[in-house]
Amino acid sequence: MIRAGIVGATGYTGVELLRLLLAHPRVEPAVITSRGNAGEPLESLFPNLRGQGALVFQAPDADALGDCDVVFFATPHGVAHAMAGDLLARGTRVIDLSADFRIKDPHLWSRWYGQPHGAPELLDEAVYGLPEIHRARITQARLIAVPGCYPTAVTLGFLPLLEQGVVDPARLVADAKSGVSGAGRKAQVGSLLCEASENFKAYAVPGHRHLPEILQTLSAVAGQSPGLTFVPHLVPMIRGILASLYATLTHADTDLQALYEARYAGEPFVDVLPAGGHPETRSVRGTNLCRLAVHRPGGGDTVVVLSAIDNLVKGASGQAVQNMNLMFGLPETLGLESIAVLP
Ligand SMILES: NC(=O)C1=CN([C@@H]2O[C@H](COP(=O)(O)OP(=O)(O)OC[C@H]3O[C@@H](n4cnc5c(N)ncnc54)[C@H](OP(=O)(O)O)[C@@H]3O)[C@@H](O)[C@H]2O)C=CC1
Ligand SMILES: CC(=O)N[C@@H](CCC(=O)OP(=O)(O)O)C(=O)O
Repeated sequence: MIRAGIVGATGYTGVELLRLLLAHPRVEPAVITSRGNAGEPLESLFPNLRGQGALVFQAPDADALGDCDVVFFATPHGVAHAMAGDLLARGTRVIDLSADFRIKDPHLWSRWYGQPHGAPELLDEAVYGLPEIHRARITQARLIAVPGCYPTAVTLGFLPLLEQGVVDPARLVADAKSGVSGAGRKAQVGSLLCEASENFKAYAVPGHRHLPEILQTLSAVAGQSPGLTFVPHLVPMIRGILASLYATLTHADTDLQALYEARYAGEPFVDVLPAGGHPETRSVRGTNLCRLAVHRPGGGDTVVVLSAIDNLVKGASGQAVQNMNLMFGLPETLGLESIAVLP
């Protein structure tokens, strides 16, 4: 069994990860951390997980975590910077759900995250954990940077168009909507019921920290720096992201449906809907799937791609487990076979 530790197991991505790992046939969740709830049994915070073993939250401790085969960080930015190096030196693999190792340029990271980069020496070996692009490297990695939730939805949506060079990379638009769990479980006014329900708003239009992350990946795919307008929105639901993506077709004879079906034919967690489809957030809720549909309204030169994920699963914890499976030589889908929850 793989002994796993989760730093930040009281947060939304942390407890979702724990839920997945408890059901995983090859993993034993061994250490779950909380600073404020150390000593509390798991079920006292999460009664849905009652009966799943005798786990007790403990303070993040390098010795206990260093006994694990793999440690996941489901923590705010900066925590993995401080602890990952020590764990790697002890032979523990690290899968970071935060943004600490996603951006390869430490100066760029500092500008967007407002703090110095705490572990630039680890950036070279960190692998961006999007299996649909980096599967071979993930299998060899010791340190994974799990992509952000918006970047997962947006990148998988644009990928086939940019790989094949059939759209103008200078004119991409991503109009993305997220549920409130994307902001995490920590107390903040914007996540209160009276603020977030019965409301729909855009935010961070001048610049969101996911923009440089998306551009880093799309630049490598397109072979040039794309022009992307990224507008995130908060919608009054708990889970899910729907990204509506727009691009201008430069190769009018492209069979877009065939392009998407061929690109994702072997991908267990990307589901291209039949022509004319409209993916919904509820059709991926609780699953590790990204569901895509590609349209060309009126047969014109605008391509519309719709991309739906569960931000807590394919956007974070499920993708982390997918990476772990690859790193440990397990079937990529192990423990991730769940079917969407309705409603
Ligand atoms: N929510 C989402 O949809 C997504 C989130 N992410 C990223 O994943 C990470 C976790 O997000 P999320 O679960 O939403 O966040 P939450 O706010 O829900 O949880 C954060 C967790 O981190 C712990 N924590 C906070 N500070 C520290 C610290 N200094 N040292 C150790 N543990 C700490 C908290 O536990 P305690 O206070 O009990 O110690 C808590 O369990 C973030 O980096 C986020 O950006 C990525 C993709 C999607
Ligand atoms: C709805 C909401 O607030 N979403 C968050 C993004 C999710 C997240 O946690 O960001 P990382 O993927 O970088 O870790 C935000 O816009 O800041």
